[in-house]
Amino acid sequence: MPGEGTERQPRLRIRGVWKAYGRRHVLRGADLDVPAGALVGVVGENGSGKSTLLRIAVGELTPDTGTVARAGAVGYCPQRAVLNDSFTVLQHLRLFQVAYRLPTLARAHELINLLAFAGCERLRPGELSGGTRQKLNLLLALMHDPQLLVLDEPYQGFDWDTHQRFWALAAGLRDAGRSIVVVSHLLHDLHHFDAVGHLREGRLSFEEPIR
Ligand SMILES: Nc1ncnc2c1ncn2[C@@H]1O[C@H](COP(=O)(O)OP(=O)(O)OP(=O)(O)O)[C@@H](O)[C@H]1O
Repeated sequence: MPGEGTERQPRLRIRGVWKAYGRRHVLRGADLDVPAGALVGVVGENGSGKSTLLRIAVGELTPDTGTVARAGAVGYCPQRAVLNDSFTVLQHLRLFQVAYRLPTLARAHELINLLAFAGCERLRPGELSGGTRQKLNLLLALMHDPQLLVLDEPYQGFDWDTHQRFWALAAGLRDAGRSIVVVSHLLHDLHHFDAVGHLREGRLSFEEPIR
């Protein structure tokens, strides 16, 4: 299991989590450790329970049994962007600035430049392309520089250049000690991870421990 046998304390520890929707048992004893300074991938077939696991990881869903322990601030990028079309991009940033109690939007502006997303501040989500909406979704998860990042297919709709920028950003955050877990579908992205957990029959298995 990743994290065991290392000195790094996990920022996220999931133990023995079970979750059913009605009679459908999606998670059946899933375990996951994400230590500081680790970039961990979660892969699996459609419907294998990846989003369910991440929603449980951030506390949006309650497991039927099992435990979840988190340390530090959490940034969650859900699979489907939760944006409000009454607000412009800038108003979203202001809203989250208040929620996160940030003195400035300095980090948000850095991320806007990093994700090549400048010039959209006065637009509403409905006026943005799908990829640009996703950039906003990701930015809202990262703008408070959380210690634990939980990202559910964060690069859906990104063009190749932005896709590469995302991975450079993730690697930089990992190297700065953040803990990152990413749901991915893309085989050519697996080499970015320190460890890849395969979700099969409701359990996560790691072929190799975290590097
Ligand atoms: N709120 C819900 N109510 C009932 N069933 C649900 C609910 N959410 C998810 N499911 C079911 O649980 C299973 C796992 O869903 P989940 O979204 O976690 O899978 P996933 O691995 O993230 O899928 P994908 O790769 O398609 O995003 C699916 O069969 C799904 O239909």
